[in-house]
Amino acid sequence: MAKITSRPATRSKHIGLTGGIGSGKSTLGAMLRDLGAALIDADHLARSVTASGGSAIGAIRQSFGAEFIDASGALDRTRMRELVFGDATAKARLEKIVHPLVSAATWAAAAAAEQSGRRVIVFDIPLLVESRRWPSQLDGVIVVDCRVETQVERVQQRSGLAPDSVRSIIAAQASREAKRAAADWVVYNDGLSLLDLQTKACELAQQFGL
Ligand SMILES: CC(C)(COP(=O)(O)OP(=O)(O)OC[C@H]1O[C@@H](n2cnc3c(N)ncnc32)[C@H](O)[C@@H]1O)[C@@H](O)C(=O)NCCC(=O)NCCS
Ligand SMILES: Nc1ncnc2c1ncn2[C@@H]1O[C@H](COP(=O)(O)OP(=O)(O)OP(=O)(O)O)[C@@H](O)[C@H]1O
Repeated sequence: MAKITSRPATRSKHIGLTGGIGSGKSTLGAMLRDLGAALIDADHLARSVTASGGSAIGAIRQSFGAEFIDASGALDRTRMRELVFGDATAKARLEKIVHPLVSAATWAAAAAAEQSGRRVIVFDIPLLVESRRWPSQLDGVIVVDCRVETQVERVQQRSGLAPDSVRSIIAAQASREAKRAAADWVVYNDGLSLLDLQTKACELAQQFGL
C-alpha cells in the first residue's frame, strides 16, 4: 500500500484537538466521537508503533540501546519517559523516529474515514501547536485549557505519576498561552463537571454540522 504522508484531497472537515497533558482533550475527543465524528488519536497511534512488534521498535533499539526495550519487545515507557523529559536532545531523537510513523498512520486513518463517508474527522494531537506542519493542514483547532495545578492533579490521579514528573512533561510542551493563541475554539475545562464538558461537546458538534 502506498504511504500517505500528507493530507489527501478531501471533502470532510478536519478539526485538530489539542491541549496539555491532563487537560481533558481525550475525554472531549471521545465525546465528539460519540456525537458522530471520526476520531484519530495520535497518542494511541504512537503507543501502537512502540508496542511489541511495532514499526518504531527496531530504530529505537538501535538509537537508544536494548535496555529501552522490555522483555515483551515493547518500548519501556517508564524508562523512556524518565530520559526524554529531562533531556531535550534525546526527546528530539525519539520524536524523529516516532512522529513520521504516527503521521503516516494518521493520514491512512483519515483516508479510511473519508472513504467511509465521515463528514467530520477530529485529530487528537498533543503536540499540534508545537508542530510546524499540522496547523496548516487542518480546518480549525480546538484547544482544551485548564490550570497547571489541575493538570498535575488529574495526571497524578490517573496514573500515579509524581507531581514533579508531570511538571517536567508540562515544561516540555508549548505554554497555555501559545496553545490558546493557536485556537479557533478554546474549551476551558476547569471547574467543569463531565456533564458541563458534554454540553460544550454538543455545542461544538452542532457548529461542525454533526
Ligand atoms: C515518552 C513516552 C514513552 C512516555 O510514555 P507514557 O506512556 O508515559 O505517556 P503517553 O505516551 O501516554 O503520553 C502521555 C502524554 O505525554 C505527553 N507527551 C508525550 N510525548 C511527548 C513529547 N514528545 N513532548 C511533549 N509531551 C509529550 C502528551 O501530553 C501525551 O498525551 C511516550 O510519550 C512517547 O513515546 N513519546 C514520544 C512520541 C510522542 O511525541 N507522542 C505524542 C503524540 S505523537
Ligand atoms: N471536566 C472533568 N471533570 C472530571 N474529570 C475530568 C474532566 N476532564 C478530564 N477529566 C479526567 O482527567 C483525566 C485526564 O483527562 P484526559 O485523559 O482526557 O486528558 P488528556 O488531555 O487527553 O491527557 P493526555 O495528554 O495525558 O492524554 C482523565 O482521568 C479524565 O477522566
